[in-house]
Amino acid sequence: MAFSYKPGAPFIEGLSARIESGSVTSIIGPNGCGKSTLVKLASGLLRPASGRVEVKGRDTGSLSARERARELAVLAQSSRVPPVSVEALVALGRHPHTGMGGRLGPRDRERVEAALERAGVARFRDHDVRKLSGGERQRAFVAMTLAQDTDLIVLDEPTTYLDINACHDLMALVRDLNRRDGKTVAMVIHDLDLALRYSDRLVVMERGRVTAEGSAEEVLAAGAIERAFSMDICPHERHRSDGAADRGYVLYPRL
Ligand SMILES: Nc1ncnc2c1ncn2[C@@H]1O[C@H](COP(=O)(O)OP(=O)(O)OP(=O)(O)O)[C@@H](O)[C@H]1O
Repeated sequence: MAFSYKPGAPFIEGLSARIESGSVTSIIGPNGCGKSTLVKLASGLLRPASGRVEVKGRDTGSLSARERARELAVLAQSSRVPPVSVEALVALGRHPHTGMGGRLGPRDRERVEAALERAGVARFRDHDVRKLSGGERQRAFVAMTLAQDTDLIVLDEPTTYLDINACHDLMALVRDLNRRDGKTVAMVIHDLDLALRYSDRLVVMERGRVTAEGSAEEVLAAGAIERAFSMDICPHERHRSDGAADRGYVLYPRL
C-alpha cells in the first residue's frame, strides 16, 4: 500500500500488514511513524494511493461507509466527548444498523444493553459522559464500538490519560472481549509493557513502514522494538504463589 499527505512525497510506500482473525494485535512505533495514518486508511477516512485494505477478503474501498462500519468499529484517538448520557453514546454505535431516522428497534436496544453490560458501564447509563473519570469514559467508548457489533475492533491509543490501574483494567477487558466474545482487536498503543503483555501479535512501524510483525517473542528476538525506540528491553518474570509466572518488561534508554 502507498499513501501521501503531500503530492510527490510518499509517506507510506510498500506497506503491508496483517491483523490475524481472532487475535489481539498491537501496532507500535515512535511518534509520527504512521500508526494513526494506518488506522485512518483502515477506517476509510483516508484512501490509499495504491493498494487496498481488506476485511475478511473484501476490499473496504468498494464498500459504502455504512457497509464498512458493519465490518470494523474504530475508536479514534481523540474521540470528541459529546454532551450525552452513556446510554445515548453507546446507542450511537448502532448507527450503521438502524433504518431511516436512526430509530432503535428491539434488536438495537438489546445490543446496546449487552454492550453496556459487557463493558461494565451499565450502572453509569444515565450519567453524562463528560462527567465520567477517564477510565469509565474509555469503557463507555469501548461499549459504543461493541454496540456496532463487528468482529473487528480497532482502538487508537485507548489508554491515553488513564492511570496504571485503569490501563490494566482496560487491557483485561480487551483480552476478555477477544477470548470470550471472539473479537479481533487491533490497537495502537504507546505503552510497550502493555503491548507486550496483552497482545498475541505486534506490528512494529518506523517512518511509514512495517519493520516487524509477529508474537512478542518474535519481534523481540528480531530486535525490532529496540531499533525502533533505541531502548534496551529486559524481560523479567515474577513467580506467583499459584505457580504461574507473570512476565513483564523493563526498558532502558540506550547509553
Ligand atoms: N493531515 C495531515 N496532513 C499532513 N501530514 C500529516 C497529517 N496527519 C499526519 N501527518 C503526518 O504524518 C506523519 C504520521 O502521522 P501519524 O499521526 O500517522 O503518526 P503516529 O505514529 O500515529 O504518531 P503519534 O504516535 O504521535 O500519534 C507525521 O509526520 C504527521 O505529521
